[in-house]
Amino acid sequence: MPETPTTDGPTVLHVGGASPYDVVVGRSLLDRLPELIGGGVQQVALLYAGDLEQQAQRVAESLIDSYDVLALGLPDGESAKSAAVANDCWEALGERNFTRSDVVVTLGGGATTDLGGFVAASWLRGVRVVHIPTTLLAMVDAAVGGKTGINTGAGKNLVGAFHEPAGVLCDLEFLDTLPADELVAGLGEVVKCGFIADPEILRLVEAGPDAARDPRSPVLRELVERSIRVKIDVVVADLKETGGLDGHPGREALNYGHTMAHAIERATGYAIRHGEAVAIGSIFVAELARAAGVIDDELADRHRTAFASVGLPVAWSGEAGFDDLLATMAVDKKSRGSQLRFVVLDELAKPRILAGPDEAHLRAAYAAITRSA
Ligand SMILES: NC(=O)c1ccc[n+]([C@@H]2O[C@H](COP(=O)([O-])OP(=O)(O)OC[C@H]3O[C@@H](n4cnc5c(N)ncnc54)[C@H](O)[C@@H]3O)[C@@H](O)[C@H]2O)c1
Ligand SMILES: O=C(O)C(=O)C[C@@H](O)[C@H](O)[C@H](O)COP(=O)(O)O
Ligand SMILES: [Zn+2]
Repeated sequence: MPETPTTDGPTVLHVGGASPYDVVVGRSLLDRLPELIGGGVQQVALLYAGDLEQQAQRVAESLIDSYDVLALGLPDGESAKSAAVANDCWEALGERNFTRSDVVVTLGGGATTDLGGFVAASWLRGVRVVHIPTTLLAMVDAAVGGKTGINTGAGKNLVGAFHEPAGVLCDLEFLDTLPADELVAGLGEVVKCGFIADPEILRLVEAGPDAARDPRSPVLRELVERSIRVKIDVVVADLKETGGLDGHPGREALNYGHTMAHAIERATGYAIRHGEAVAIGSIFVAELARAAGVIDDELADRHRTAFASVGLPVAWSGEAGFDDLLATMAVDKKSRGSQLRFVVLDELAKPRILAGPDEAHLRAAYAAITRSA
């Protein structure tokens, strides 16, 4: 399907590759869901964030005339991303004799799309899944690109699979009920996209932080579409994170700020929001790059101002201590053997890997993110 420009109507962003699909962005999009579910489907398993009972009811009602709908409410937020919850879903699918011609639909934030995507990836070794993200973060990031996963005691997203959706419906109307703090957390991934690939995102955020936080503003819609385009470009070039060309880290670029972010999330028992941790983690890698002489002061300082402009945290109170965080960072998927690897910027929108940084530089960067907390 050709890409259509931003208007009041829906924008269709096409994801190419071996299993192509569309990401539809707009308002009041539910009538497009059957088109993404596809033909020949008898059952739809609707896996939804338990908090979103009303929204789930609306989606179920839109499907009930055409499919047998199995609606499964999941625990709220990050607690859905566990082996126990995945097992509950597998048992429910088994009871219904859910076959390979049936489809999973997820409705919720990134925790729901990660868990639901993983259930779809693993059930019968893979059934179709359509994501309906309801948070800003899930729209711009989690629902697109096929990364799915759950957490283990050792850390975040350590079990999972690459399983691309059959379609993604980003209905901006869901953002009308999203608490302001959750919307701001989603901007953490948006600003990340600005640093790694699309500086126009930074310009828009810095010029209009209030518009960026307004779910009905054209600025937010442009930020959503630009961030999804960044993600699509990266995953089409390197779906399974095997590496990029000419020094570009490939899909690992999307992990900017995430090595420290995931360690902080685990240290807080997932009390901090992912997007907030990404803001702090991105400042950590900017400070690491500054300490290693990779980026200049202006670019390092811009990280603080850009994330702070929309109300994201730029420091951490540091209750876990550097050594604890370092131990968690060792199990990051970018690590190779005992060597830590971080995504840093050579310059704005030019990411690369910094492998095996000096411990003194890591400690300096940690001091910089805890200093002002
Ligand atoms: N797979 C990927 O590529 C990818 C990318 C980025 C993040 N993630 C994952 O996504 C998760 C974070 O996602 P998140 O920030 O969306 O958090 P979340 O899924 O935990 O949702 C945050 C909260 O918002 C509530 N909520 C959701 N939609 C709502 C709405 N429309 N109105 C009112 N409340 C609503 C949820 O019930 C929850 O309490 C993390 O686990 C992160 O690791 C995955
Ligand atoms: O899609 C990707 O690739 C990303 O890295 C996007 C991240 O924003 C996201 O948080 C992802 O879940 C992190 O993946 P992980 O492999 O570090 O667990
Ligand atoms: Zn992320």
